[in-house]
Amino acid sequence: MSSELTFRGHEAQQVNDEYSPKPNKPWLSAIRPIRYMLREQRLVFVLIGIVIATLFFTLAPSTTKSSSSFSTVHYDSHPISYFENEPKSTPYHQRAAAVVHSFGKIPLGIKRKGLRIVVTGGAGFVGSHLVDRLIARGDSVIVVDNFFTGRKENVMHHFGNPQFELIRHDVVEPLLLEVDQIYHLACPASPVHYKFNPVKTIKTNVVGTLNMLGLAKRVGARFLLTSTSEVYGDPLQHPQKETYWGNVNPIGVRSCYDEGKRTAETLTMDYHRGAGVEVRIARIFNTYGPRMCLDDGRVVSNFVAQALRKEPLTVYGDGKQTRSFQWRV
Ligand SMILES: O=c1ccn([C@@H]2O[C@H](COP(=O)(O)OP(=O)(O)O[C@H]3OC[C@@H](O)[C@H](O)[C@H]3O)[C@@H](O)[C@H]2O)c(=O)[nH]1
Repeated sequence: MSSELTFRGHEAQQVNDEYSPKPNKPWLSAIRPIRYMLREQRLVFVLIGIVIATLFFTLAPSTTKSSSSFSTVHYDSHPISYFENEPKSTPYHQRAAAVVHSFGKIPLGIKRKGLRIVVTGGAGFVGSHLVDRLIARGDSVIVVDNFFTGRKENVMHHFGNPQFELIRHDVVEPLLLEVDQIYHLACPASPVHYKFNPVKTIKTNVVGTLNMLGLAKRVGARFLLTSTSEVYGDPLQHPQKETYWGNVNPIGVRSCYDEGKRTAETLTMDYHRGAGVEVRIARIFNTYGPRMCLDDGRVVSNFVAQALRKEPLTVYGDGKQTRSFQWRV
């Protein structure tokens, strides 16, 4: 038996290494995730997840709303109550942010829009009580005072409140502020004080009122002048009606105040008639109450101070004078 080596190299070998890609099926890649979703009710779970997330994001903010320390319902009556449940150390800008945050949640129409108000003489006895009321009802107040008879202590409890600003300024000098309303109270009211520098008193009433009326006209603000029962002078009618024009001595020791306030009233009405400024005039009678200076010089504080010191009460003249008194808080 012979063995035979046979060369088979020349034989064509069956070569099968040619690349043959699978036929392209684009619809298959699109259908694959759908088939995946449909398998084992995955789609149902996805839908349930979407519903739960939607419910959470819809309801979660309103839950936070009612559980926060937010007492915006007190906004009109007591804005400070926003911060009642907050630690006292919370910086004001953070508390202010809380207020802004809270405001966004009040349905439109419920909240009263706060006004920007300037109160001249706002650090005084009457002015500071007015400032308290305005801030309590939600307005932003700028107090302008030269501290001749006003005192910082009367408004110190508002320091740090973003609704409150204090400017040391004499209304005899012009001032430009963007405000909605002007309450013009700046002027010493006690006879002792306004007689101290009569020229300054009449200047305050005339030039000061002119400046504030000019401001009211310029910015379109409503203007209130606090006038006085003294515009009736030594009245011949009792009690005095608003229609009564008074009986005023133009050259007496009280004239700086009486005539000053009468001129202030005249200017107020002329700005109203001539420039269309919306105005109010309040003729305030003899006031007394908390924050009145002990050395105010008016009859009530004099009598109280004398009684406390167990001194005799000083009655000027024949003691037959009559006055209308107003308790101011
Ligand atoms: O110690 C006193 C102080 C005052 N009086 C008398 O009490 C009366 C009231 O005097 P006041 O000093 O309290 O002040 P008046 O009432 O004259 O004016 C005051 O009240 C009205 C406001 O409009 C004025 O702004 C304010 O000056 C006066 O007749 C005065 O002579 C006293 O008898 N004793």
